[in-house]
Formats: sequence, structure tokens, C-alpha cells
Amino acid sequence: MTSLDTSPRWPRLVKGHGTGNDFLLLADPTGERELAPADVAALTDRHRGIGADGVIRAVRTSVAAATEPAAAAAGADAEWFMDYRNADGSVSEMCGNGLRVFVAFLVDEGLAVLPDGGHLDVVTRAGTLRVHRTGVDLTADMGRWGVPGGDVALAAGSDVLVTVAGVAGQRPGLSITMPNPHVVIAVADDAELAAADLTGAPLVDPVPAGGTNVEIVRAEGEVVREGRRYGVLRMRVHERGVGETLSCGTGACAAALAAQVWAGPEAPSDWIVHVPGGTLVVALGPDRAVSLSGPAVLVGDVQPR
Ligand SMILES: N[C@@H](CCC[C@H](N)C(=O)O)C(=O)O
Repeated sequence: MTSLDTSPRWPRLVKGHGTGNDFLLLADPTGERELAPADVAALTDRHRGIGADGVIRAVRTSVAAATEPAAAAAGADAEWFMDYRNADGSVSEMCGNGLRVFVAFLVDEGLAVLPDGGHLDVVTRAGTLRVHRTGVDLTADMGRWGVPGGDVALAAGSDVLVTVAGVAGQRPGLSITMPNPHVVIAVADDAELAAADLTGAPLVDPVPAGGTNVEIVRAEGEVVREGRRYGVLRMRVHERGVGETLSCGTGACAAALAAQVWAGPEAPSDWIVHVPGGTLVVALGPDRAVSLSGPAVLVGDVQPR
């Protein structure tokens, strides 16, 4: 974005969101638009730029293979590589909401076809992930969860202590990889959830080497829908490289897993996660498999200068 030079510097972008987690999407099939961190930060700035939680670039997997190990490993599995960047320009392994919005973008741009009942494979830094379409809903196979502290931390229910401004004391947190890093803590009620001040990053002890996303969850019991039992959570999130966002898909998956661990062996496998920007549904399957369902909305075209 320039002040005097009026020639367009950026190609057309598309603004989209998934439960309020918003992105600027860019088609770059031949990989000519490297995303410099400073450019991403300028574009996503909500006052001086267009504004978004992140930027997502669509590059042909065959082109991305030159620089991205996951794309090189994917071979001809999937045509498109999702290059996700946080608002500060940093790279993340995965973005759950971004993956659905990315698929909606590819279809809308005529770069992919996804009929109702069909699926589309996308290469991400977390490997090749499959997105299914049922009507207007998209469900992503998110790969497998992990626990950096190993299953000992999982059995103990926590491996770190977390301090959040506005929330009294230090809270035990559980570190989960999805495969991007998350730490989940629980609060007792809606008042505590609302009191959390996420204008700054929560303090995690010990400090995770590559930084982390932090989810604060409040358990709201269970519901049965169409014969299926769901645990219900309310969640807020502070995202690494962004700040507080209205939603985080990988974070919702991590929150569901932590809630399942904390609730014990009788806990449900399916979870409804209410976030400030809407509602996501998480299914925790066998062999650590996770799937995430939610909306993907394309808002409009943007032509930055
Ligand atoms: N909002 C995303 C996660 C984006 C990446 C994250 N901030 C990180 O750095 O790991 C989601 O929907 O999963």
C-alpha cells in the first residue's frame, strides 16, 4: 500500500471468514508473490491496512514443493498448497478455520470443484488434509493431535501454569499440538471467562519455545442432538502471532480434547464449541484423529493499492 504511487501493487484479494476468524486470500498458482512478513503485517493492520487475522496464499503444490517440505512430500496428491500466515507475518503449521475458507475460495475462484457430498484434498504444512462438503457445511479432517509433554502430561491433565490478566491466580494448562501449539486452561463460569483480559498474551510457565496459542474454556454440560451426545464448551482464544480472535479452529479441537481428558472416561467424543464469532463442532475419533465442522464465508473482493 503506497500513498503517492497509485499503481496497484497487490493483485485482487478476497476477504473471508470462518466464525469471525478472518483472512485475506490470494491466488498465486505459479508462486510469484512471496509474502514478506512486513507486507502481511501491513495488509492485516486493522487501522492502516485492510485488516484480517491472517493471509492465505493458494499456490500449486508442484510449485510450493521447491520450498515447502509438506508440498514436496505430497507429490501429486493434491493440487493446492495452503500458505497460511498470521497477522504479524509469522508462519503457522495449520489454521483450522482458514482451511475451510481456503476451500471455499478455491471453489469460488474456479480453481477447484467440490460437489455436494464430495471432498477436496489440500496440502498444508501439517500434511495433506481432506475437506468434505455436506450442503453448505464443510468438515475438515484435521490430522492427529499430539501432546508435547507426552502421555504423562495427558494423564496428569496439565503440564504448564498459565497466568491470564483478569483471572485470579495461576491455572494449570494442558499443552496440545494440532499440530500447531495450544495450551488450554479451564475457568469456572461465564464471569471468569468474560473477565479474562486478552489484550496481551497470557504468560505460560515454562515458556513454550516456539510460542503458543492459549484457549480459555468453560464447560457447559452436555446436549443430545439427533441421538448424538455432545459436550458443550464456551471458549475464548489468544492466538500466537495475532492476539485475541473471534475464533480458532485448531484451538477448538485442542479445547475439546482437553475438556474430554478433564471430564474422564465417560466424556463424549463430540463437542460443540461456542466461540465469540459463532459455533464449531469437533469430533474426536479413534487413533487421535480429529475433525472440525463449521462455516466458511466469502465476504468480498479487495484491491489493495
Ligand atoms: N486461527 C487458526 C490458527 C492460526 C495459527 C495460529 N495463530 C498459530 O500461530 O498457530 C485456526 O483456526 O486454527
